This record gives sequence, structure tokens and C-alpha cells, in this order.
Amino acid sequence: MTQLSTMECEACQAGAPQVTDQELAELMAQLPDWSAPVRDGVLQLERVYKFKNFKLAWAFSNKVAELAEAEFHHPGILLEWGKVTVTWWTHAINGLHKNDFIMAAKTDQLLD
Ligand SMILES: C[C@H](O)[C@H](O)[C@H]1CNC2=NC(N)=NC(=O)C2=N1
Repeated sequence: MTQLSTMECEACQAGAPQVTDQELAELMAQLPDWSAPVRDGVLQLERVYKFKNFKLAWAFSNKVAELAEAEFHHPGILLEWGKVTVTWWTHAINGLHKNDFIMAAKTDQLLD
């Protein structure tokens, strides 16, 4: 199976299909540290990263922001003391696209 983190996002416009329930199950199995909450009716991917202090959390959140801009696919990023919560979903389709799973895997790689 191709590693999600090695894939590239595809251009995604309104009308693109959201992942199916089966795809969701298969993709979530590749992202064991992530959850799939529904917020305001929108299915999202979310992970809380823990750090020893604010400065380390801040540095990581900057890396996430740089990754997002490079891929032109942007998450929610909540920066707190010792914590960064990253939330991915596709605004254009109000739900989850494979791009969100690729970006979640790439986000995990920022820890390396
Ligand atoms: C205007 C629109 O937001 C842009 O085309 C891009 C930017 N980044 C994006 N990020 C995410 N997560 N979803 C989008 O639909 C999206 N669209």
C-alpha cells in the first residue's frame, strides 16, 4: 500500500466527492493517532500533539502552517501551552477528501 505521506494532494473543487464510509475506515486505519469528529455537521480529522512547553508547540505550529501553504491545503491549528490541535477537512466540499488524509500523514512526519 502506498504511504499516505508520500502522496500529493490533488486539486479539489466544490462538487468533488467526500470519502465513502469504506474509504474512511481504510484511511483511518493508516492514521491511528487521529480521530474523526463531526463539528457543525462537518466530518473532520483531528490530532492533539503534546509538547514540553509553549515555544516547542509554537515551532511545530509554524511547521504545520508552512506545510499547508506549500500544499495550498489548510488546517485548523489551535496553539496552546504544550499543545497543538490540528484539524483537517476540505472547505470546498464541507467534509473529508483524500487530501485531508494525505495532509494528516504529512503533518505527523513533521515530528521526525
Ligand atoms: C479559496 C479556497 O479556500 C482555496 O482554494 C483553498 C485553500 N485551502 C483550502 N484548505 C482546505 N482545507 N480546504 C479547501 O477547500 C481549501 N481551498
